[in-house]
Amino acid sequence: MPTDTLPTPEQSPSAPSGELIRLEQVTKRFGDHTVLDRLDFSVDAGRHVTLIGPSGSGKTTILRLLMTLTKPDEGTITVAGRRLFPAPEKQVREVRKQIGMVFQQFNLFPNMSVLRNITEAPVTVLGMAKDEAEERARDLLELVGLADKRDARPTQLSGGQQQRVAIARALAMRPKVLLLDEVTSALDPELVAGVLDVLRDIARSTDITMLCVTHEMNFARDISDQVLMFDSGRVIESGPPEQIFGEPENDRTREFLSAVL
Ligand SMILES: Nc1ncnc2c1ncn2[C@@H]1O[C@H](COP(=O)(O)OP(=O)(O)OP(=O)(O)O)[C@@H](O)[C@H]1O
Repeated sequence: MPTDTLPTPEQSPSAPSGELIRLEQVTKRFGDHTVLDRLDFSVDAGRHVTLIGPSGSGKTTILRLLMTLTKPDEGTITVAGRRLFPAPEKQVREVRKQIGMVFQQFNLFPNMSVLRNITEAPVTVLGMAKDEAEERARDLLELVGLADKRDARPTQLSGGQQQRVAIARALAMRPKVLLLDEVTSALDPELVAGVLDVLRDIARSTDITMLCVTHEMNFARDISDQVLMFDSGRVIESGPPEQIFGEPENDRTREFLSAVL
């Protein structure tokens, strides 16, 4: 599997070996509904962290804050030692380039070929030469098992294939952090395994820091170094997957897991 197009410690010499993401006292409200309540948490570089918890507990909101799709009401967010919030617009754009996201609904550009979907941002945002972007896109398509689909339009692909293109598109920006928001929820059950296999490969073969929101508990158990259990906008328990799934300490975690497993 070609991993040369993916970030390696050599290619990202500034990647810290310690903490990569830090949220401090982050509060997010929608109207009078407090979704995140003075949330503190951090993720070390290269770790694979999964957020689990009941629907509406604020998991997706955390990914959207990191992607700057929404802003906190209070608190600070830091990525690789630089402020993402609060920060001047120019700095936000710089810091934000280090973060890639894959959404539940693949959000591919329908009017562009698969290859162009992957090359568009590296060329327009990073200023990469078109030839180089295309070469990297071809390698990434091989990585996600879709080398033969580069000229197809998204509508000609299955949901699972579209999601694998979306993963390749996020990786094309060489992010330090990959945010995965319930990436298999919109897929027919028979297409889930192929997408999860690709993500397992990426987790195993790269040093990308992953932050996943998932309802696939087996996947969470497989790829995570750390699982954070959320409830009502706060982390109520965290630990390695063996502990959270095997010997949860918190009653809410136990109730949640017995309902979903
Ligand atoms: N743009 C918005 N406007 C108003 N309320 C919102 C908005 N986005 C999210 N919320 C509310 O914030 C709460 C947390 O939403 P979020 O999507 O983060 O939860 P979640 O834990 O990811 O849930 P799920 O597992 O169902 O995806 C929910 O009650 C949701 O309705």
